[in-house]
Amino acid sequence: MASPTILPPSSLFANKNCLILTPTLASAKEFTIKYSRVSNSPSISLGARSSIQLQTFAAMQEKGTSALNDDSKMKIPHVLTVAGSDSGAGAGIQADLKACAARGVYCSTVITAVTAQNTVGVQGVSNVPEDFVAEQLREELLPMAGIITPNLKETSALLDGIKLETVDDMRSAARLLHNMGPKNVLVKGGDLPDSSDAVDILFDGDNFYELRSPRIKSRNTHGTGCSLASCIAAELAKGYSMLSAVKVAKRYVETALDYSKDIVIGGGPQGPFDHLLRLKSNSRDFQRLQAFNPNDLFLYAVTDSGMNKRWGRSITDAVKAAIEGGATIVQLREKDAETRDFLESARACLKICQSHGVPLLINDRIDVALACNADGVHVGQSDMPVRVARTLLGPEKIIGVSCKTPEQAHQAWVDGADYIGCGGVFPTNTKENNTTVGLDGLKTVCMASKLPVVAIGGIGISNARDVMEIGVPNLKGVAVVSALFDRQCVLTETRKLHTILSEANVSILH
Ligand SMILES: Cc1ncc(COP(=O)(O)OP(=O)(O)O)c(N)n1
Ligand SMILES: Cc1ncsc1CCOP(=O)(O)O
Ligand SMILES: [Mg+2]
Repeated sequence: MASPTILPPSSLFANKNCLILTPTLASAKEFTIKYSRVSNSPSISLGARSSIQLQTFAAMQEKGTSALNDDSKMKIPHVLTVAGSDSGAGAGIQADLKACAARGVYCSTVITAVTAQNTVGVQGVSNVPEDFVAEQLREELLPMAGIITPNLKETSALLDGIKLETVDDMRSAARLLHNMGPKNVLVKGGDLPDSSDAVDILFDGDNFYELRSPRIKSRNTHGTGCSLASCIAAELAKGYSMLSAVKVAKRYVETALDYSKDIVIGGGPQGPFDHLLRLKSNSRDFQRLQAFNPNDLFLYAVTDSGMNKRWGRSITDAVKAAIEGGATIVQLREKDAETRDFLESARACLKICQSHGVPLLINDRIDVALACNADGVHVGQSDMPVRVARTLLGPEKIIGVSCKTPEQAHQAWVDGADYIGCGGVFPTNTKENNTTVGLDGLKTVCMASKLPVVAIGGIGISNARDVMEIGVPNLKGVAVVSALFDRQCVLTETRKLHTILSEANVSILH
C-alpha cells in the first residue's frame, strides 16, 4: 500500500488544486474565512499544525490511496473543508459534510472553531488556537482561491463597507473582488432588496453570469451558504467546470430548501434544512423537481439545421455561440437530419451543454435522446404521446409538450410533462401551417396550466418584451429559432435577446 503524501505546512497552498473560499461573518466585528480545497488526487497536502487532524486525514488518505491504485475499485472525488463546527449541525463543517455526502463526494475536515448554537442563535464561539490552522489564512489565501462565494454583507465587509443595492452594484463588487486575486467570484444576492428571485453574479475575470433561482419562502435556511460552497467544491472535484459546478450547486440548494420548507427542527426563527433529501424521497414528482428547473426556460434556443447550413456554421458552433450568449436550455430540432448524423451531433452538443450546465433536449426523437442520454425531449401533439415518452425515458428526464389550448395544457400535466411550449404566438416562416394563438391565447394557456410555460413562434428582440409582459407567473421564457440562428452572429443576437429578457424580468418585478 502506498503511503499518503502529507506535505509540510509551507506547501499548503503551493499546488494547483482548486480552493473555495466562503467568508462567513462569525459576528458583526469578527470576520472568519472558511475554505475548501478540492482535489481528485490522493496526494492532498494539509498544512494545519493539528496532529489529531493530520492523523485522521492520513488514515483517510491511506484508504483513498489504496483504492486509487487498484483499477477495479471506484475513485471517489475528495474535498477538504476547513471550517467551524456548528453544534446545531445546520451550517459549518456539519453542513459541508452533509452537502458533500449528498453530492457523492468524500469530505475531510479541519475544524477552526467550535460554536455553541441552535436555531435561536449563537451562544458562544471558541476558536481553535491559531497555530492549529494554516498561518496563511487571509491575505495569502484569497489569491489562491478558485472561487470565493461571499453574500452581500460579506462582500461589503471585504470592500470597506460599500453599499450593495442592485444587481449592477453586485457586478461592480465582483470585479473589485476579482482584482484581489481569486479566479472566480460568486457574489450571492439572496439579501438583495426588491428581488423576487435569488440572483447571484458569477464573474470569471472575463464574463459575468447572472444566475437566478426562485426565492424559496422558508424558515429553514440556516447553512445555505456553507452548503452551496461545499456543493460547488463537490462538483469541481467530480471534474465539472466552474460554471456548471455553480449552477448545479445553486439548483441543489434550491431543491433542498424547497423540499425542507415544512420540516421542524428546533424552536428558533431560523432552522436547518435537510441535505440528504435525495435519499429520503423516491417519489416521481420529487425526482423530476430535481432534474428540471423551470427557470431554465428563460432563453430557450431551438436549432434549425437549414438555417445554420445557410450561414455556413456547424450545429456545434451554433450551440456553443448560443450558450455563450446566454441561452439557458437548448433543443436540437434537426428535421432533415439522418439518424446517424443527428445522433453524432447530439452527442457533440451534449458535451458542450454539459460543460456549461445547460440542459439539452431533443425534438421529436425519443430514440436519439435515449441513445445519447440527453436531458430530455420536446414533443408535439402529433408526436409520441407524453405518457409513452415518460415510460421510455423514466422519471428524471425532462419532457416538454406543445399546447395551444387549456385542455391540452391540462392533459400535459396529467401525462407527466415538465413544461409546455405554447405557440405559435406570432406568425413564423420556420414552421409551416402553424396556426397562431397570439398573446391572448398564450395568456389563456398559461393561466390554465399547472406547468411552467415557454412561448414560441415569431419571437425575437422586437417583441420578446411584449411576450414576457403578459405578466403571468408561470410564463418562464421564450423559445426562439430564426431570431438566433437565421442571423449572421448567433452570439450577438443571443446576448441582445438575453438583455431584453432580463430587463423585462426586472420591470415585471417592479
Ligand atoms: C419549446 C418548443 N415548443 C414548441 C415546439 C413545437 O413542437 P411540435 O409541435 O412538435 O413541432 P415541431 O417542432 O416538431 O415541428 C418546439 N419544438 N419547442
Ligand atoms: C417550432 C415551432 N413551434 C411553434 S412555432 C415554431 C417555430 C418557431 O420558430 P421561430 O422562432 O423562427 O419563429
Ligand atoms: Mg414535434
